[in-house]
Amino acid sequence: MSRAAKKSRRRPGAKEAAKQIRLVVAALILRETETGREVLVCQRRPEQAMALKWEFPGGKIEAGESPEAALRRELNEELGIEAVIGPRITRLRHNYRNGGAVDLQFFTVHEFKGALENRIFNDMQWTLLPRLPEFDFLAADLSLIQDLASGKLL
Ligand SMILES: Nc1nc2c([nH]c(=O)n2[C@@H]2O[C@H](COP(=O)(O)OP(=O)(O)OP(=O)(O)O)[C@@H](O)[C@H]2O)c(=O)[nH]1
Repeated sequence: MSRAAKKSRRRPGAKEAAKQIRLVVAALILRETETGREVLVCQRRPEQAMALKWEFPGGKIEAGESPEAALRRELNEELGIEAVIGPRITRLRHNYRNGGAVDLQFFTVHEFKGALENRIFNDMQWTLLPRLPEFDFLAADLSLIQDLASGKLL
């Protein structure tokens, strides 16, 4: 076998694997209050990559899962709720500086069963949409944060 053929049959190494796109789903869990509409934001733990950054709850889609099923599973694992997944409001791609890429789909959640419980985050807070830019969000989320804060989405 030629060297080129051997190379093309090689299994992906760590470098290639790191460049694979991670398919991720996340939730905008919303509630109406007297002062306006609020969304739930969550902070990553100090020992995680991108430590202490804020994000929306969610995670990676597993093989064979629909985005909605993945999000229901993640919200159950992370927050202990049974969520009703609403419409998808946006999808975006981001290339992180370390070479990793994410494909993010965001869904709204207006209804869930069970009491919200912080099972994995450093912190979790409800915030009014215009105050979202006060949180130090993951880079991939920044355009969405601007759109939500300015009332362009939702
Ligand atoms: N849940 C969530 N993940 C996000 C958001 N924005 C964003 O870039 N991500 C990225 O999407 C991936 C979600 O993966 P995950 O929740 O299953 O696992 P993780 O944070 O431990 O990351 P890792 O397993 O890739 O190291 C992470 O790499 C995270 O940085 C967001 O708003 N919510």
